[in-house]
Amino acid sequence: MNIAVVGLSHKTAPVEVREKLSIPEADIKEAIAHLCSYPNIREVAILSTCNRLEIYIVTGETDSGVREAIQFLSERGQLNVHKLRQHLFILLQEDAVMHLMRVSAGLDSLVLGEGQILAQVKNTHKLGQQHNGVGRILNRLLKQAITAGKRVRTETSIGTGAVSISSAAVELAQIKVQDLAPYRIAILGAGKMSKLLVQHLLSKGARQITILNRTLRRAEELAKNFPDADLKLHLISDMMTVIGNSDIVFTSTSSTEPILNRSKLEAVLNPNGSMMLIDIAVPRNVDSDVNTLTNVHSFNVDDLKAVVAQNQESRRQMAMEAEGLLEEEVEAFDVWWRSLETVPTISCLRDKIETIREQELEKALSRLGSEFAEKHQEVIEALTRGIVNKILHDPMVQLRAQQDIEARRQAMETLRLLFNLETETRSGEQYS
Ligand SMILES: NC(=O)c1ccc[n+]([C@@H]2O[C@H](COP(=O)([O-])OP(=O)(O)OC[C@H]3O[C@@H](n4cnc5c(N)ncnc54)[C@H](OP(=O)(O)O)[C@@H]3O)[C@@H](O)[C@H]2O)c1
Repeated sequence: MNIAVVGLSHKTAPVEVREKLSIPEADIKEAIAHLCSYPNIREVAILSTCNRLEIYIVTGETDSGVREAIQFLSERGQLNVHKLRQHLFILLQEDAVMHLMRVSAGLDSLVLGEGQILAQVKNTHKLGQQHNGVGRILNRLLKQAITAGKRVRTETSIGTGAVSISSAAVELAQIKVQDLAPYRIAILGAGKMSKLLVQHLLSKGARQITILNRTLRRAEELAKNFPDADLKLHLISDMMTVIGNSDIVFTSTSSTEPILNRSKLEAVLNPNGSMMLIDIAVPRNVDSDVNTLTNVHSFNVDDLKAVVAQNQESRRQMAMEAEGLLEEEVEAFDVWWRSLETVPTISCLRDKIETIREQELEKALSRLGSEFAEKHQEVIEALTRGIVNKILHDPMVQLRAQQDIEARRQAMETLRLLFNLETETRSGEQYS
């Protein structure tokens, strides 16, 4: 079995491409089922965030498995394979393992060290299990990556400063206007990112904030986190009235279609005024046709790269600390992975010894007579099992713990020879 990841991220694809391929949570079940229906894909986990779509697979035939994952992406994004390939990265085995560890730790994020990605990796694990995409290997890999993400955040200072896409978006607004206090600010959406937007806006001095959401309840819940702030709450149906009276608009809903476009804005914009739009959603909430409006300054997640580049330098040192720690987690996964090779030999040896035990027990019991057998069968059975388990214990532990590949293979070969075992050793069989 082999691990591979096929994906695209803010490093390889612009938001226009990422949004075509993003998979909302409601579609994950179907996507996993589709990927699992390909002949060479045994396990699947899908990580879909605003900055990346990554498909982790376990496959017996790497080339074919990867080709199948690309075909899936091409069909889903309605992009031809040639066009898609220029935005894709493909990583195999140790590189795929290390990549997931880095992603989980926030080292591959647009905002280095941001915390949201760890929750997203946990969600990938949960959904992968729930929809039967994640099997033994990806289960272990995702757990190890989550451990790595947690360790990096608790054992290094990378997560300090509460960085996120939202904080970068607020920073961008502040760079443009300096003092946020006099500006009327609207936020579309009341989810996790909107909450962070409010938090950072308030900490940067914003005073006039309106939140618009499909459901008022969620907006009220968000507002409860900021009891001292005078937040205005509206239903999204009031959107155009509120936006017409706003100077800065942040959009961060999970809508899969644009919510704002040129014609809607034209209807409410003051011809003598100007507006700043910062869209942190993927798929984007703001149609690109707003770029043709001269009095609207529109930004999307990719425009945040310039802002975060300034922060990046100071975080790079912390990221280096984290890399060492990730090496340990990759090594831990690798030890487990290599131990899988021993599984067929161990189970074959166990089966053989168990057959011998049962046969010899039966013979002994029949010689002892039915009266004795009925009375003492349990004790004799436990005795034989105990002897077998004790004898097998040390060789099994030693075999699994053997780190040197050649030494381990030699030990397995010796076991197979001495016990006359018939096992398959091809990599494709190693985790049955
Ligand atoms: N989470 C992250 O780390 C992260 C980072 C960067 C960017 N983003 C992007 O930011 C956006 C929001 O993410 P989130 O994590 O804050 O999501 P979330 O916590 O799930 O909240 C989703 C928000 O979107 C609203 N919404 C969903 N579908 C909608 C529709 N069709 N029309 C209008 N509103 C709709 C929801 O309204 P209700 O309350 O009425 O359901 C809710 O306010 C997404 O595009 C995401 O890709 C997320």
